[in-house]
Amino acid sequence: MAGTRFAYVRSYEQPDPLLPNTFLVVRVDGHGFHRFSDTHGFEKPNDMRALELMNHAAKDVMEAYPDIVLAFGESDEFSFMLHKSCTLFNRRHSKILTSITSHFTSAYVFHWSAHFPNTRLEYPPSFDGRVVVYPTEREVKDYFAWRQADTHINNLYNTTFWALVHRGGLSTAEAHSRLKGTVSKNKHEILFSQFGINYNVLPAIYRKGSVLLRGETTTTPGAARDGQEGSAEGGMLLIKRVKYTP
Ligand SMILES: Nc1nc2c(ncn2[C@@H]2O[C@H](COP(=O)(O)OP(=O)(O)OP(=O)(O)O)[C@@H](O)[C@H]2O)c(=O)[nH]1
Ligand SMILES: [Mg+2]
Repeated sequence: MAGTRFAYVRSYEQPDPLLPNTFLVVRVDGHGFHRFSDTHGFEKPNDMRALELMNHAAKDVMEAYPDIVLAFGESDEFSFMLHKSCTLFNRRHSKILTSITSHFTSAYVFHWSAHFPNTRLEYPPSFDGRVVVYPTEREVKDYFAWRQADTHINNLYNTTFWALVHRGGLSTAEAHSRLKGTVSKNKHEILFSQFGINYNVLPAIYRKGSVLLRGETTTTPGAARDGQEGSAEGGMLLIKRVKYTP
């Protein structure tokens, strides 16, 4: 193409480098997963198969991109942190974002049948993605703390909501209004006094999300459910709490 009269169009492609020497966080999020989870019969409020499929896709992404040192997942989202000095694709924004989002999506589809052996994939799921650039460790730690706080808030709400519906016989509208204006303590009380559920002993993967760390010490992916440590191949760590050592 070079040298033709058409070649000038190339100059319309703009460079899009991400700021050097900053932490990069790529977050992918399932597109329309409210519908997707309904169509595919995900259990409410948490479907272990779906969470493990997300973790599996994230592990594949980490194996494909060694610059990712930490990942955190909950619900239909996963955040990947690339280290500060990463030079992947010369730090081109669109290249990094689309490659990771695309790899995650195809890995999700690729491993679908291993996690949902009896559920046909009805249509192609997709994920959106964004890159956020953080200048210091403080923002990065706060970022992951924010996502984990979100996991906790959503899970406590959803667990109480579905207990009221499934076990308390309330309609979804009634459960909504029962929970309106309640704080965390009230939800713990409803769960315990009405349904005998001690929220704090529910699987950690539901309450705190999944963490994958690149490192020597590892725990088995399933261990996040009961917080036990063990060893696994692949150099991946799944723990119940965000631990980040720069
Ligand atoms: N039943 C069930 N649903 C889940 C589970 N994990 C995620 N979901 C669904 O996925 C949704 C994720 O939230 P959002 O990302 O805000 O909703 P979304 O429909 O994907 O919308 P967009 O991300 O804006 O496209 C939840 O609201 C649930 O409906 C699960 O384990 N069980
Ligand atoms: Mg979503």
